[in-house]
Order: sequence, then C-alpha cells, then structure tokens
Amino acid sequence: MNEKNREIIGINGLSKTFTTQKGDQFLAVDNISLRIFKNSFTCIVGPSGCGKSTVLRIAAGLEKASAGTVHYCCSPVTKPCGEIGLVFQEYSLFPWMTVLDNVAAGPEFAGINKKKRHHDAMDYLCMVNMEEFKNAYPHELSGGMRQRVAIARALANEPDVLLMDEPFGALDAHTRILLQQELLRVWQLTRKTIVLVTHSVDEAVFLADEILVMSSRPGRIRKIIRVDMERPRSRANPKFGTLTDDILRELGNGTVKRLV
Ligand SMILES: Nc1ncnc2c1ncn2[C@@H]1O[C@H](COP(=O)(O)OP(=O)(O)OP(=O)(O)O)[C@@H](O)[C@H]1O
Repeated sequence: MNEKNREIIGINGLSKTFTTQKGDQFLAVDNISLRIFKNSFTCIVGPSGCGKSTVLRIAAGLEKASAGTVHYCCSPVTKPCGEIGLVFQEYSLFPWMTVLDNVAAGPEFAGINKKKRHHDAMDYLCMVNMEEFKNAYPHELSGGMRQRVAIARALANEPDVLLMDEPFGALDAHTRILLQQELLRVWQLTRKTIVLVTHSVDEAVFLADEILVMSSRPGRIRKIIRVDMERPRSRANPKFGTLTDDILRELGNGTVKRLV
C-alpha cells in the first residue's frame, strides 16, 4: 500500500483563531499539517493550552478551522461523522440509562433493532471487561469503569478512527495503567486508528507508534517522534526512560507531567 492509501486523516495548514471575551482575537493553533495512517496509534502531547483539544475537535468536525483543511479518507471533514468516534475525559455517559443501553445508544439512534444492538453492545462490553455491569447505572460505577463503558460506547458506533481527549486524565495512577493496557488490547483486536491527546509523556511512550509534540501557544507541531519499541513495552526498559526524558526536555518548561 502506498503512503497516500495508508493515510486516513490528513490535516493541511490548519489554523484556529478564537475571540476572547474582551473581543480580542488570538491565534490558538498555527498552520498545523500532519498525516495519520490507518491502524496507527498516535499520541499528541504539549503544554496546557497549546491547542491539542482544538485540533482534535476540528478533526472530529465539532469545530470549524479558521484556515486549512481536515480530510478523512480524502473527503473533507466539516461536521461530525460516524467514521470518527470520540472519547472525552469526562466519560459523557447518559446517567438515566443502564450500561448496556448507553453502549447501544448510538446504534439505536442509527435505527439498529434492539436484538442486534444489545448483542453487539454485549460484545463491546466483554471487550472492555464490563459485561457483568450491563444493568448498572453510571453513578454506580467507578471512574475507570465509566471510562471503559465510554470506550465500549464509542466502539459500538463502529468508527474507523477513535479520537480520545485525555481519556484517562481523571483516573488514579493504578487504574490509568490498567486502562492503558486495556486500550492497547482493544486497539490490537479491532485495528482501529487511534489519536489520543495526553498530558502524560509516559502514557504517550507506552501507547503510541508516533508522538506529536506541540509547542506552546500558538500550537504548532514541534516534533514528530516514532516510537520503535516492541509491545508490550516495559517502563523498566532504559529506552523507555531515555525517550520519555528526551520528550520532556523537548517540552522544556515542565508543564507536561511525568505521570503514569
Ligand atoms: N471556544 C473557545 N473560545 C475561546 N478560546 C478558546 C476556546 N476553546 C479553546 N480556547 C483557547 O484556545 C487555547 C487552546 O485550547 P485547547 O483546549 O485546545 O488547549 P489544550 O492544549 O487542549 O489544553 P489542555 O492541555 O489544558 O487541555 C486555550 O488558550 C484556550 O483557552
């Protein structure tokens, strides 16, 4: 397959200007161009406020670019579409629905019959080890469990690309490591294309094929780093530590935490 065929998301000359409450304009994202390849796992790291979420929201069609374009499989992305799924930090489950109904909500909206959507939802719940909790409500679950359900829900819409904005940011360190391992397993099983924004350089080195390092405002791509380490990756591997330190040095100002 040539490079053009492997490309699933193409971002060209993307800039975003916001208007402050005082009415001043500021450039949040400046002329970003990048390519995301099919089945790859990409992480975006950068200082707080550098525009990581903005890039993700524009790629999802939730926000308009001020300049530049985003393409999914060579078609322009101008509004949300089923091929691109999203998982946010704040779980965003429907509190009045059971776990099973939450996961089946997208297919229900798409008109899939109840038997099939519940059957498929159970498959995705099994994938994230949450099948036992199918009848529970979100308030009965821990943060890690809710995020597992949120991942199952995004997968149930059968997107090609999963955009994840700090999905583990609200979790404790131990749960975070468990969910990183689970996400890798799900990715290897489903071969989705994943783009994940994180504050944690450690998380990016553990997960990614490629790490995009952004500079502080206005956000630009400062460096693209390929992570040539076999999976499963060990944090005890000296290469892991060296790469983490290199990226932290690249970021320079200490605003990106060395979290696990
Ligand atoms: N709707 C908006 N209106 C005005 N300013 C905005 C809007 N959305 C984002 N911004 C500003 O744009 C800049 C980039 O925000 P964004 O949330 O993309 O950064 P980020 O890198 O994801 O930050 P963090 O890591 O802290 O979540 C910030 O200065 C933010 O305040």
